[in-house]
Amino acid sequence: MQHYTFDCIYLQIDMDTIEVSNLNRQFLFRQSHVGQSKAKVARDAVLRFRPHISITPYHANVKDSDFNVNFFKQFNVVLNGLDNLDARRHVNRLCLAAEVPLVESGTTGFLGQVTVHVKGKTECYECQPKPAPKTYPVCTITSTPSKFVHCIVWAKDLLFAKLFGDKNQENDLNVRSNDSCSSSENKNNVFERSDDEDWEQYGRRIYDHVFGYNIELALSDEETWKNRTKPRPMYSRDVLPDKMTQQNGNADKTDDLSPASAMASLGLKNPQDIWCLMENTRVFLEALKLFFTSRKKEIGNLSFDKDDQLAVEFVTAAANIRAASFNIPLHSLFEAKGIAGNIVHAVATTNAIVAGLIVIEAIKVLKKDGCYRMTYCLEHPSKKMLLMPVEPFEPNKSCCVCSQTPLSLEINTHRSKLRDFVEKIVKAKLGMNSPLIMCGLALLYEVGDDLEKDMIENYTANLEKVLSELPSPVTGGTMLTVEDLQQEFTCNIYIKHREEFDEEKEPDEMVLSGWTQAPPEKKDDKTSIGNGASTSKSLPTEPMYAQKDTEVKEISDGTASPGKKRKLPEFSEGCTLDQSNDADETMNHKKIQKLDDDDDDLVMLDHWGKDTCKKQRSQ
Ligand SMILES: Nc1ncnc2c1ncn2[C@@H]1O[C@H](COP(=O)(O)OP(=O)(O)OP(=O)(O)O)[C@@H](O)[C@H]1O
Ligand SMILES: [Zn+2]
Repeated sequence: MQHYTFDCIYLQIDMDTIEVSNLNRQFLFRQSHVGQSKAKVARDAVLRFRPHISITPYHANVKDSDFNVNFFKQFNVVLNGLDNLDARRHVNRLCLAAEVPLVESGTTGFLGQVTVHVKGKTECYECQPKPAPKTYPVCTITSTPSKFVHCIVWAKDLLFAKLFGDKNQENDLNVRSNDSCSSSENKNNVFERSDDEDWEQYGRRIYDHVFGYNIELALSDEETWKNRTKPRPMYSRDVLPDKMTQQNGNADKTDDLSPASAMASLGLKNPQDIWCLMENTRVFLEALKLFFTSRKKEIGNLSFDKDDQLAVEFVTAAANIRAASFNIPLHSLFEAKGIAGNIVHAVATTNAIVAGLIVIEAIKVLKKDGCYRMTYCLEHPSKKMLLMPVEPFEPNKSCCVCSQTPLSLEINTHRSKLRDFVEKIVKAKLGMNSPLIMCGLALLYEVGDDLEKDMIENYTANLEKVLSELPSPVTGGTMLTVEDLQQEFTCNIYIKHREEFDEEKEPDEMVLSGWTQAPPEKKDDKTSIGNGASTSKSLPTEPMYAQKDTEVKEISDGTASPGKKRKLPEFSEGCTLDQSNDADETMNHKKIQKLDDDDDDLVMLDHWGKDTCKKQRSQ
């Protein structure tokens, strides 16, 4: 985040240090900077070509309480280059409270966007509810996978979690782990290793249980397979008859100095190779053994991490064995890692384009130009354009952040605890960090450093109570007030009691509503842009250049999580930058010139220049 004024004082906040993987696109950093603070190195690099400006770097989390509304009030504009929704929402709220314009940005691979948010004039960053990360129905993951991603989700969220994560966490693999109707499954818990088993025997038993016995059990439900290809049960003795140690002399050696890797101990080198079923089986058994021998201390606390090589090896192998069983094509470790970690490889060009667009919008804010554009980088040209400027939307009147519209929450007030409400609604959905919850005048919950001991005990006890049994009972018809003092954000939530929820569609047993898409609005004769995230909304006017159904993915967390799709109604009109501040805005609107249709290269619009429009070619 940076601050820019014409007398050139910048502040930048970043909590990260420089990694090797940043160097391909974060041009201010060099190999020698790896490990150092991004904010500090960026400051030094900029000072080398602008020695007379003042820059204050903060190597800190932007959510720290020091960065409060008063801190934000110093600035003329805030530029966001964050990679997660949480921090973005936080900055949005502080900018609204401090009434400072926000230039927000994001990239994912070839996609990118820059949007401008000015309180009262344009929508805020949260006017459009952000999409939840893609989830899959439990039964698809546990019983009827049809894509490789289903096998990956099974391998990392169920099997990996079951073997190496918190044993007390509910896990759908529990369902069948206690079953004792198979000859090999007459123990209480098949996931427990018995004293007389070596690691390979244990690994093979897990293998046979999850890839063999569980599949046979699933096959017995004939109804499921009427219109589906039946999976094939897999047993390790059929795939790998010999003991690993006989085939692979060094399988028992673990080198404590180098991080454990099943690929390394099995001599598998290329992560882009697709392993055969036997190789996957060997990696599965070896990775399992390595976790229990060289990573013993972490067992019970592990969750899948894309940067943990052994975890990626285990998940790749397990997903591939399951894929083979369900007739789904196998994938390389490189591909599996990308899917499991939601990785979209960063493209330097996209980042550079987006950085340039951020500066252009920031200059407009500083000049009080008023002619802001949200610009989207498209993956495929639409009418030969890869950059699509759109006039900003008006604030969404039902946005609970900038319009403070009350929300309503359907919840079972006899079953859900205050803790569920705090975690799943207040923190996860509303993005509050330090919430305070009130029911009328009664304070039910509060977070803060200066709380008395008895208050903390009180609130902790409240967290474990169901809503209807709180000191001030929360039932159908109650209006709760939720507030975050740091963000200066208050939200009223109307409670509706509901008995039953759909397990698949509403697993949280809570439905928050009221924060809806704004209907399409017509803004004079100017570009009229529907605010709907729905891809099915019809558009009010014919596009000049963009196709009606052009879909734009808005990147909300800088990862590959699916972005919101919006239809672009049409190109917005261009405008000049060098207009006087108070000139009639509409006078300065110029139509973007039609671009040369014969030109197939990357086309960039310079729609602020006097020449109305230029185009540039990519190399
Ligand atoms: N709460 C926060 N406070 C301060 N900086 C943050 C916060 N959240 C994210 N950031 C910063 O946002 C930046 C996002 O940039 P980007 O995604 O390009 O870099 P990266 O995370 O280093 O890259 P990669 O995703 O490849 O590891 C990071 O430098 C990160 O430190
Ligand atoms: Zn809003």
